[in-house]
Amino acid sequence: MSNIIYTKTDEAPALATHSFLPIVKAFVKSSGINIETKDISLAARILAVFPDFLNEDQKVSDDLALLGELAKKPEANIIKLPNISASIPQLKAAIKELQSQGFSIPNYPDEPANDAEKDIKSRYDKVKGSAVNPVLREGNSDRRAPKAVKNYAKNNPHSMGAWTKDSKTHVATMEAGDFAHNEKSLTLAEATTIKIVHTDDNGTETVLKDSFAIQKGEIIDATVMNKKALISFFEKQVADAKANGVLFSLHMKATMMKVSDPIIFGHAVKIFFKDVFAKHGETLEQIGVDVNSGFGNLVEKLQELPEAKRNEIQADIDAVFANGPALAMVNSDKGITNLHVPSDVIIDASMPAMIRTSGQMWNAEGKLQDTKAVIPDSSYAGVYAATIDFCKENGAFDPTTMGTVPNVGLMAQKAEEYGSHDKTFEMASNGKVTAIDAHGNTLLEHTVEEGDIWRMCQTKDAPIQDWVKLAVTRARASETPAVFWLDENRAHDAELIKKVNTYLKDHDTTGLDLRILSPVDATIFTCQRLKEGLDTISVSGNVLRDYLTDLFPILEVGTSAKMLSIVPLMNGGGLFETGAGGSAPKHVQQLLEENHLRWDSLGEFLALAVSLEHFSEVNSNEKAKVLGETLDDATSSLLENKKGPSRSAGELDNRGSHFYLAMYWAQELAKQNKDADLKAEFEPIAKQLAENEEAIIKELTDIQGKPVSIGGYYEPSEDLTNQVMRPSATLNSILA
Ligand SMILES: NC(=O)C1=CN([C@@H]2O[C@H](COP(=O)(O)OP(=O)(O)OC[C@H]3O[C@@H](n4cnc5c(N)ncnc54)[C@H](OP(=O)(O)O)[C@@H]3O)[C@@H](O)[C@H]2O)C=CC1
Ligand SMILES: O=C(O)CCC(=O)C(=O)O
Ligand SMILES: [Mg+2]
Repeated sequence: MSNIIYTKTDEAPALATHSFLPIVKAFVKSSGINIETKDISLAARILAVFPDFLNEDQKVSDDLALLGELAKKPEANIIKLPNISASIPQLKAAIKELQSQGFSIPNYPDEPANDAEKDIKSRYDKVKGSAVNPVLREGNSDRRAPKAVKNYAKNNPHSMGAWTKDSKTHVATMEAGDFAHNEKSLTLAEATTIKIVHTDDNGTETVLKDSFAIQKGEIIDATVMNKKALISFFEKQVADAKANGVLFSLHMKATMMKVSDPIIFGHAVKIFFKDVFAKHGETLEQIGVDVNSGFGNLVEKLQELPEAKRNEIQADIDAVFANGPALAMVNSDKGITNLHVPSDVIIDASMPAMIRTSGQMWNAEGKLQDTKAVIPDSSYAGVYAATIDFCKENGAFDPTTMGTVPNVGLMAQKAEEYGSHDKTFEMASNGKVTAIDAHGNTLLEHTVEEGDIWRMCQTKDAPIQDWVKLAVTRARASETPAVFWLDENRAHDAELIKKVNTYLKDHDTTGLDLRILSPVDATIFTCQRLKEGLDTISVSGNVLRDYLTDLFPILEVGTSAKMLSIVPLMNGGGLFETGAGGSAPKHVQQLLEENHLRWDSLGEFLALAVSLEHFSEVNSNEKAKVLGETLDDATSSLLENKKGPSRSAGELDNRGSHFYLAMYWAQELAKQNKDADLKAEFEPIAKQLAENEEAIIKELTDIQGKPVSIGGYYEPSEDLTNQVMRPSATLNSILA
């Protein structure tokens, strides 16, 4: 019999697991359902790649690799919580913490000097960025806000900042020289291998990537971001932000686009602080400042300089702040800017948060201000521009009346840009880059200059077929129009459109409203319907899947944490993601400071219910079905009774919310008549939980308001975390 795999991850979701998993285990134990935990936290993934540096008792298994294999098998049933996709600063912080705990792992070698260091760096690079999701996502994604969640938002609308026509907020994106404008694409008629070669102006060839397999029917694209065009774009935007009195803010996806986007981020830092680099470039180089890790890296490295020099550079930095445009802030109290750390501002979450807040971000005084949202590559920037224009014209969306936008996203087998990092290269010199097939034919070629970023993407045929099928199935099941967000004028999309038109013929589409619209037209169409209270399914590629499943949920229900996020795996298994958002690092900070965790596990409740349903089908286990159905009912009660976590200490938090979920779940199990054993088992438990409600909530509230310690950030102590996350002796004894 198969197990349900529960992932152990990082930050807020991992804290929540300490409280919720014991409840789940207690509830499913008698039904023959085994729950197994697999550790894919950043700390565990680091330790897993350095067994040769660890003592025997410190070694850990490579759980991510195991799950990656499992995801390809029909028996897979994985509940996937959000995990850290580490930027270099996060990776280094995790390494430091593990070292301080006695794990003698090596430092991250920024500039590896020998083969041993190159090996270390390549191991760390496997852990860096978005290294988990692409491995597990052996299926396409189906994300939507369930009815109960939508109704809750309609009856209890979250705050929405007003929009006015005179807002100065806008999106700035490149008009030439970027990935969008330089893209070339084709579909392979036969299977082949491809190698990627750079040839410099003297004819010297360098193999950037040795032959790798390409399947028949696979779409490949290649494109290049021109460094000179990028730099002049940044210069123009910095000047324009200053001239127009708006905040300068940069929105990238340095986690999933882990090779290209940190480089682009670095250029933005260098241009924003141009005068500092012009004057002190050599010194900064000497102390090893790595702009791709953000302005924060410069600030940190300055500490290594003698005081006089440090003060001189600091004065020039201050001059940039005084004379340049205002910079959007991540934390104005602590002086953390938008350019400090590449993973602090992640476009999928940052742009919707801004749109929800009247198009404003925080300035250095801690006040909201109109913003220039800089999104260098123009492939998808138009979606945000069109949404912003729509809000300027029509005012903010109204959560009490607006429709909903579910998404069917193409992401299986590392589709499109999000699988491109092993084929992304910063150019060492002028020349050309060529993708050459097994027969020596040139498939794609670009002229490049030193510093340009060239990349190639792959999209396999089977995932496309599966995606089209999923779109038709979803449109039919929800009786909702579905729009393929594809631009016939974009090289990659033109190839995809051909396949969509072919594969749609494999399905009965009579009576369905299926359209293909460019991303900008799709945005306008969808926003108009959204405003009128109408639903529209977005059927999109991988990047837009990511963007749209934060954008619309954040506008509709306040957070993407409340999304049902299913990945039907192509080989029959199920991957159930818990919401569509991240791991909310600032929630950990609040827990440590005032012992209040405002993380909302709703996405986890929804994921567990579908996982149980899947389990019941695969294993013909009727009890699992009853557990899943009653859990869904309990989740609805939780919403109706407003037992989600609050923002402030002293009120109901994540742990209290878990208690209510348990109580409602037990009550539903006691109430149902499909399974007599479960009924008999849970009647007394429901009673005990209800009778002790007041005492338990008191225990869960009294502890709040004081700092706590969990003995680590990336690798907290199990014991301490359990103590903090399970503070109610009454609840624990009932569960036991
Ligand atoms: N599936 C995955 O594994 C994903 C992982 N990530 C990773 O997560 C980290 C943080 O990412 P970031 O982009 O900042 O996005 P987050 O979604 O973690 O945070 C953005 C904000 O959304 C709100 N929020 C999100 N989830 C919840 C929740 N469950 N309960 C309550 N509020 C919530 C909070 O806003 P507020 O407090 O203002 O209400 C939060 O500060 C990064 O390391 C990133 O790589 C990101 C996306 C997906
Ligand atoms: O894997 C990641 O880094 C983020 C994933 C994400 O944001 C998403 O899938 O919505
Ligand atoms: Mg996302």
